[in-house]
Amino acid sequence: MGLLVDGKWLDQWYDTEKSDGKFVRQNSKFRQQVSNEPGSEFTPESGRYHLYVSLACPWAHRTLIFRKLKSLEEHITVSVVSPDMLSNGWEFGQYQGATEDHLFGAKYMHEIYTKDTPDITSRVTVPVLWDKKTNKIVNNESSEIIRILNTAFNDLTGNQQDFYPADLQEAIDEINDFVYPKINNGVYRAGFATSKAAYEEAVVELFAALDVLEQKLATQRFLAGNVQTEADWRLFTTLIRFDPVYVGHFKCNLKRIADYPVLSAYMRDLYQTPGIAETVNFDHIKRHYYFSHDMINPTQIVPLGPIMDLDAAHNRAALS
Ligand SMILES: N[C@@H](CCC(=O)N[C@@H](CS)C(=O)NCC(=O)O)C(=O)O
Repeated sequence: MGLLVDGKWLDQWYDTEKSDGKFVRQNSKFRQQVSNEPGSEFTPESGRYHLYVSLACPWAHRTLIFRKLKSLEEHITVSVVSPDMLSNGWEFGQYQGATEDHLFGAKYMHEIYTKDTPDITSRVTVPVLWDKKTNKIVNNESSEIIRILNTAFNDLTGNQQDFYPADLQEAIDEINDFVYPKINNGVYRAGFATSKAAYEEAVVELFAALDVLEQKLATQRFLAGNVQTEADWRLFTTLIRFDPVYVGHFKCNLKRIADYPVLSAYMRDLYQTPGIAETVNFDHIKRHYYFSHDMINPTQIVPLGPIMDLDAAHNRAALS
């Protein structure tokens, strides 16, 4: 684990000393759009863009889900890093389910960042949306990449399904503003905390937020009402990792998702959406966290469980 400083890789863990033991996530650097607007550098074209992802990472997982839901598989290619993120950061390799770097044969993900900017100072995160035409990173912020995938390529694919429809945008933004800090990033705030106070604050907020959603989803099928939106998929990638990883590894253990009947069924409903199960790789998910964060789990032993039946009936169709 480390970062690039002036284009050189430095192996160092997050600095929580300056923030009373709190994990503070840094903002993503590349924030450009793909669009047909006049003057746009990045226009929607089949085969032009490439996604760099980890199957373990909840943020990257969002982009794989949108690639699937928006029929983009034949238009946007993908390279998958190994789940082991050690002293060289993300790397390509032999691990089952990972791939080589299909574009350059790079060994490490940090080489992709320095290809864009040789003297870059940045964390090296996934996902990355790469432009093969200009050899530039378009965007490395998952919440923006999924919006790009949601609309930019509609004319190419004919898939008009809208996960951020105009009439629900305000509601979706409000849900995201609740779910991101308390749940998506909340599990990391708990797991990467290096003080008891920072850990406890994050865990209490996390479970209070899950309790709120358990109530809300008892009477409606999805977060913004009766249609699936991006808010559901942003929550899903955290929920699906919760019992296998966050309960144990990140000490988010007041309850499991399995102890929330509504959230469990909601998670299965999303999981059973056509195409989604194949984007979920529990081997990469468990291996990444338990093996890579050796300051949290020095033995690097990956637990065997939990046993989950994600194909069980969700009985939520009647809510819509
Ligand atoms: N805000 C970014 C966060 C991406 C992110 O933090 N990804 C993690 C993997 S789960 C990563 O690559 N971490 C490496 C690091 O922080 O050095 C997004 O949503 O795309």
